[in-house]
Amino acid sequence: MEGDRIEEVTLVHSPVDEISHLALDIGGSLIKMVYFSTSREQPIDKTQNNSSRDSHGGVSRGSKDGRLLNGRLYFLKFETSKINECLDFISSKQLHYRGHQHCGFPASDKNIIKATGGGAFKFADLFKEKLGISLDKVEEMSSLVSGANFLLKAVPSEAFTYVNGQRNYVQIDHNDLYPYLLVNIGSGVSMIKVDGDGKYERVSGTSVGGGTFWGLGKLLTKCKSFDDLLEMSHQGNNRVIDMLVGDIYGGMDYLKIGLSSTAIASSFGKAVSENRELEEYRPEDVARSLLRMISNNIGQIAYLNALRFGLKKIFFGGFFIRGHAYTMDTISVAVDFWSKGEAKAMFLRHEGFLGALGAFMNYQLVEEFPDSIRLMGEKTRDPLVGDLTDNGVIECCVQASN
Ligand SMILES: Nc1ncnc2c1ncn2[C@@H]1O[C@H](COP(=O)(O)OP(=O)(O)OP(=O)(O)O)[C@@H](O)[C@H]1O
Ligand SMILES: CC(C)(CO)[C@@H](O)C(=O)NCCC(=O)O
Repeated sequence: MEGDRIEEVTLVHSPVDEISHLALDIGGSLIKMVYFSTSREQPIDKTQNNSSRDSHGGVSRGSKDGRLLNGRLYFLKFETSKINECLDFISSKQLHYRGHQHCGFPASDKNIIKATGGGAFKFADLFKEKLGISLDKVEEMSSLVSGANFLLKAVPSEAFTYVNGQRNYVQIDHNDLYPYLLVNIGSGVSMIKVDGDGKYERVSGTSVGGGTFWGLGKLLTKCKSFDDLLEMSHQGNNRVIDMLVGDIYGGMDYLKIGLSSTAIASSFGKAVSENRELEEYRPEDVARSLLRMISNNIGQIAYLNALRFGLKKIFFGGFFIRGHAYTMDTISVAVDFWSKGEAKAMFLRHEGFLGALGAFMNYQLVEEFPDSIRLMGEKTRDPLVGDLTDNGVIECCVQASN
């Protein structure tokens, strides 16, 4: 577990915080958790002349559509294989009890929490037995889509391209967002054509995804954590193991079919002829080749699906990416190469939390106001550095109907 990180985040809590609306995305590798909390310690924004404290301390402002509440959205993750740590966390913070009737939200049933991902089925009995919690299941693809639509519409500077080591933030035109392809790279990969709010179709998928990178990487490099594997890949050189076009063509390009001498002709192909044992390769180089192989493959399949449906925008999410430069660069180059510059790979700052946010959005509080939660991380920090590739917390404003 990322226990130390979780403590960092939870220390931000004060004992008098009002917590409400916990949502979970229980995936094959990771459990993602999102919950909202208002804080009594929170300073009132004096510039808002119609502000007032609600009875629970969160700032609330009346509006003709409902109530605006300032607070924090907390984002945490746990390893699914250590689900007990997640259960202990919920139990120790009493996340399933606290604040359900508070914060000015419509009351939600005590001990029922929204949950998506396969684990909402697999672990339903465990949640019931250990915590007395019933999981209200939200369909996984629909959660990913509502999470992505919400982020793209409500969060400024959410999406960015990654070209030549440079992030370029994309202004989303709300009237020109659809259709797009959402590629969620979790343990496995889902590719979803999104045509509007609640309008989507899962058009493809591949089992060669984040779980493959982490699983093969663990076996081949003996590294102990995903972050170590990523760090290793950063230090490595894939040319040691990958067979390049130049290796086959005597150092020459094969421009007739658009391949430079440095293009990979065969991932891991050099390992065949060299007769070296695994131990004779640097783990860094192995990690690099592996990351390149998987990112390239996903980029290529994504492009083919975009082509299939004439989609120009491809958004990549899921915790495989982790804001990692080399991963994003490889995916971007693959999409650019195959589409001859026609399609664009874009990444999301809250990449890993689409499903959990989607499940959170499923609470009735946002039913009438689908775009009404505004994440305002920029109030407290530079939005351009405020990625959520790990646990984190962001200031936000929630509109609740009551
Ligand atoms: N700390 C971590 N521990 C394990 N995997 C991690 C970690 N950080 C990033 N990853 C990567 O993220 C992937 C899981 O991503 P994500 O949480 O989006 O999917 P998931 O919901 O678990 O999977 P699925 O949707 O297929 O059930 C892992 O397979 C791994 O590649
Ligand atoms: C099975 C899910 C949807 C579970 O999240 C995911 O792991 C996935 O999309 N896997 C790829 C399966 C396939 O389409 O081949």
